[in-house]
Amino acid sequence: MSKVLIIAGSKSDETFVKQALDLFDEWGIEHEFKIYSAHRNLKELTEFLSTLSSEFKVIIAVAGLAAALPGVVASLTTLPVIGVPNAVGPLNGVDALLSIVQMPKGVPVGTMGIGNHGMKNAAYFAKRILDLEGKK
Ligand SMILES: Nc1c(C(=O)O)ncn1[C@@H]1O[C@H](COP(=O)(O)O)[C@@H](O)[C@H]1O
Repeated sequence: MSKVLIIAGSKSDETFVKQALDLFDEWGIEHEFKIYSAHRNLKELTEFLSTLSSEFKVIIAVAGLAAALPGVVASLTTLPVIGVPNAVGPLNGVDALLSIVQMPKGVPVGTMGIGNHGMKNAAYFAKRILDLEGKK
């Protein structure tokens, strides 16, 4: 069974993330939602990813403000990582977008747009990645 892992930087991102979780429920796609912050709990995040089950084929990483999380997740795994900027704080997600989108070469993050469409598109994009498996 192929699964999607969704990681958010804070519990305060949960309502935003739920939009993607609802789509996965609707499509019958297995998924797990975790909260880890690269800034606040890097050791725990690293340990969690180092023992990740091979059932997971794609990761969605969601964060607001100075969003290091998606890039750090991409550096700790070889799975495709989709990054979603959450529109929180005084810069309304532009800070998060810029933190996620401009990755150094070799550590890619597929970056979605700011806001609800970006969050939902992350789910659609993850589904397309899983669909590739069926086309092998
Ligand atoms: N950008 C990051 C990271 C990280 O990148 O590691 N960890 C938390 N955050 C973000 O900080 C915002 C405020 O978090 P709090 O509400 O917990 O203060 C959230 O949107 C979270 O994703």
